[in-house]
Amino acid sequence: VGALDVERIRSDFPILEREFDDQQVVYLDNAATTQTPDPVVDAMSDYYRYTNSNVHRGIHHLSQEASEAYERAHDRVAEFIGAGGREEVIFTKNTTESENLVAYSWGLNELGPGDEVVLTEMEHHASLVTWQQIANQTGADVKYIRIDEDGRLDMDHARECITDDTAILSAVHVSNTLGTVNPVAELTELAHEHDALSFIDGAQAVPNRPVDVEAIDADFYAFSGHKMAGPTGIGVLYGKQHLLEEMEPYLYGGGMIRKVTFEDSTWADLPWKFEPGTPQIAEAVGLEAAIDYLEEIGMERIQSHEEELAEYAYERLEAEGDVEIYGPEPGPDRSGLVGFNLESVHAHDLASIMNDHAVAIRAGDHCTQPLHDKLGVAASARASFYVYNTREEVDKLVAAIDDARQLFA
Ligand SMILES: Cc1ncc(COP(=O)(O)O)c(CN[C@@H]2CONC2=O)c1O
Repeated sequence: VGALDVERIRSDFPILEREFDDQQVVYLDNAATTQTPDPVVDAMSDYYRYTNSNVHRGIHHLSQEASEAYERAHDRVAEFIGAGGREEVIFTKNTTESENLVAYSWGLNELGPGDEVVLTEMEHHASLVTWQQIANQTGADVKYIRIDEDGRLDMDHARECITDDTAILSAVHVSNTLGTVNPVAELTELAHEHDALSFIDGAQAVPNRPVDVEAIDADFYAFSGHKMAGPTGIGVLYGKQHLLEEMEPYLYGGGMIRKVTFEDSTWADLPWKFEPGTPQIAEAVGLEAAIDYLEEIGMERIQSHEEELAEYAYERLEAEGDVEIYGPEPGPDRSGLVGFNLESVHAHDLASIMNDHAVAIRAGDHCTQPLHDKLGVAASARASFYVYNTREEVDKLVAAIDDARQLFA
């Protein structure tokens, strides 16, 4: 697919010119949030400058324009992920809220004693805690598909876990801690063989690779704008239309109704039924601009770039001899991040020394505490890459690690 032009891309991100103690920042914390390119910032600024108005089609030009921009952003997202149309694209605050929407709107009404919710051991808290709590509230049981020593899902165990008692499977597409790419189409097929629903958490996948929700055949698919060069405050829940039609909203108010009387109310058409109140309009404009930006680069090109950086980082860290790397070896099963620990240095201390070198990585549990318990560590360090990162930045990461080793030797 050809290499992406990193230097030209970097010129769209002035934040990457920032210096701390005369050292240019090396931003390797993209799984936490990505940076925002000028075209996205400009699109949102221009919205506020020239189009700002409330939506739901007020009877004036500005409201018409704002409404069209907000509705069009749903169409753009549908096109980007291969959804059937705007009716299958709900705007939420983030991936976490997308998980909660289905857990409250579908889970509370459909789950009961005897039903099973199947998760994986590598789930982010957005999925794990949400479904764990809904199962507790409804008397349903939770089962976890095991991971093997390489951080891949044990698919034999998946076939054991997913049975006719399974009501829903909620699985992460790409682990934000291990980098593991899960076989989500195969998992979805397993769920469907047992008449169970499949909810795929795509927060670490949509920004980094082509995603076609209809090819995966997921019933629900969630992701966040801030992890894909877009703004915070906007996420997406994709849902198959027939399911969303059947689901009752769990957040009420204006904009999501059709008719209200003192006695009762009826609901608006999809997707508006699940979007109460004044929505995040500028963020929707920003999300559309982010999709345009990423697609101009090319999702296959982005995936290749990240996998090459992850492979280079993996090899350099492995060559250090005292770095434990979590997750699969470089290849199709590993996305653009590396989670690791340095034998002699706690992850938090390591990140602090990285920071002395203006190298921004994440250290902690990455909202996957049960996974860290399974790994036998309280915390891990994580370097995660995006379209503007370079091999030279990986070299700076490794040089800073060498410095940390000296300090703690
Ligand atoms: C796989 C995965 N699922 C869900 C979420 C939750 O997304 P929101 O916070 O947008 O709801 C994240 C966020 N990644 C986190 C955010 O900070 N560090 C991380 O690794 C994630 O990586």
